[in-house]
Amino acid sequence: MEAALSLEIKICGLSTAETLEASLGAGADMVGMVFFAPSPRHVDFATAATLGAQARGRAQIVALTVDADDATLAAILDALRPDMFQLHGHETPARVAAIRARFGLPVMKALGIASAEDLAALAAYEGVADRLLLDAKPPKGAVLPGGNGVTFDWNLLAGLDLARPFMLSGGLDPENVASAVRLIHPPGLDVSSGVERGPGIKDPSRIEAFLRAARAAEAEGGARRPTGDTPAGAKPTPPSPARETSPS
Ligand SMILES: O=C(O)c1ccccc1NCC(=O)[C@H](O)[C@H](O)COP(=O)(O)O
Repeated sequence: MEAALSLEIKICGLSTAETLEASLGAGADMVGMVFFAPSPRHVDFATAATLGAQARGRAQIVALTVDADDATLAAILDALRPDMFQLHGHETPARVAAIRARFGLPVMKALGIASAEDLAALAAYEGVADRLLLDAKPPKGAVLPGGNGVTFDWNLLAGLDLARPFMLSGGLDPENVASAVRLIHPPGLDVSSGVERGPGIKDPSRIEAFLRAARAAEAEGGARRPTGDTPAGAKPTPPSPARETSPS
């Protein structure tokens, strides 16, 4: 019998019904909505409510926030009813734990990776976050802390052994995703600008191409099953303790 495929793929920064439908139809496991006003992908609460209703039960719904306070998180929870929060700011491990405890939702913490030293920071978050999202650091002077279409040296993750599932992120696109899957064998992938035709404008054909290329690489044996996963909608269990060239 063929092994079930398990690579989790998240399309982030969706803001229209059409591109959300393209993502769901092409088999995205997670769909992300950005709540960060300076972003071209920012969604208001009314739009979020509509998109949430469209996606519910078809993929995990992820609400991306940046150093949001509790009142903002509560308002997002009300409007979107996400399955998970993605924290993409400077949230400390204590803040991650507090959000998780207060809102009863799984939390994915995004961390920027540029050097081997950055990997040391992962340990502090492994015990408090349900998942980690390993992203490129923003370029100097960037307005956005993520969604910048830049890669980092994927080789830094060779041999990485985390207690929590992680998503590889940063500068992925339909052209380079198979190489990333073959090299890193990540449990999950996250993409935003690589499936756009312009800032904040998702392209259904690139979304489909991304999912197709990632799944094909996975089928060749390039991905591994997530560990310690939290199912969609489930109350979280306490965790144990500017596009660049593809890295070689
Ligand atoms: O996408 C945004 O606009 C954004 C704004 C503020 C914080 C994070 C943001 N995106 C983070 C993501 O989850 C992206 O998918 C991730 O950084 C990868 O982005 P990309 O390199 O564009 O694929």
